[in-house]
Amino acid sequence: MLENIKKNFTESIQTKIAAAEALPESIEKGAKMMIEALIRGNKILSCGNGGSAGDAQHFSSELLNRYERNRPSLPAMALTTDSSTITSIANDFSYDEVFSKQVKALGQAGDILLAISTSGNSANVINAMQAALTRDMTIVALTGKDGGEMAGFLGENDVEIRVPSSRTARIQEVHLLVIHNLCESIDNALFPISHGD
Ligand SMILES: O=C(CO)[C@@H](O)[C@H](O)[C@H](O)[C@H](O)COP(=O)(O)O
Ligand SMILES: [Zn+2]
Repeated sequence: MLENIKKNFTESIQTKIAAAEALPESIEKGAKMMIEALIRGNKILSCGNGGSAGDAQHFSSELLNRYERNRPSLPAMALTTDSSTITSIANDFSYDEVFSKQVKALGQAGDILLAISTSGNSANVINAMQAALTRDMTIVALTGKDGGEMAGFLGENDVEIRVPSSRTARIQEVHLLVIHNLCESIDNALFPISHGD
């Protein structure tokens, strides 16, 4: 057991080293998209399943409340939290539509969808991306493995941030680092630290 635990730490560190080479430009593109959307008065919707649902909420809470320092609230909403909406859509229609129906109702032109899936193959996340495109939103996709079907849905105004790993847990560990980089970039751009802070 101890050997396996140590191996997981090593694997996670190595994945982050590989990601530090592969991802900064795409993270910067995603951050700029978000900063421009927030300056325009648009919002960011986020979604994902399982651990990625937690990541979607982690991101929205850091925009709505705070990341590392106090500043005005920013408009973001995780589509993973309203159990009445999610269970009724899954019950009456399909689990594949739990996010897309919310995007169709809440998404406005210029908004951003933060779509999170380690495999890139979660049907409800892919449907949310399709719904976002019909609303003239743009997409920041956090993926892993080979990008899955999600990779094929993205246009030049979107960005895919694909973690170079084939293991869901390792991919998720880097997704959280990506999310913190997005939050930090947004804060630094919109609320630069002034002298005396
Ligand atoms: O957190 C974990 C595994 O670390 C799981 O809950 C995992 O998120 C779930 O199996 C998801 O359904 C996987 O979906 P996806 O990342 O392929 O879109
Ligand atoms: Zn997990």
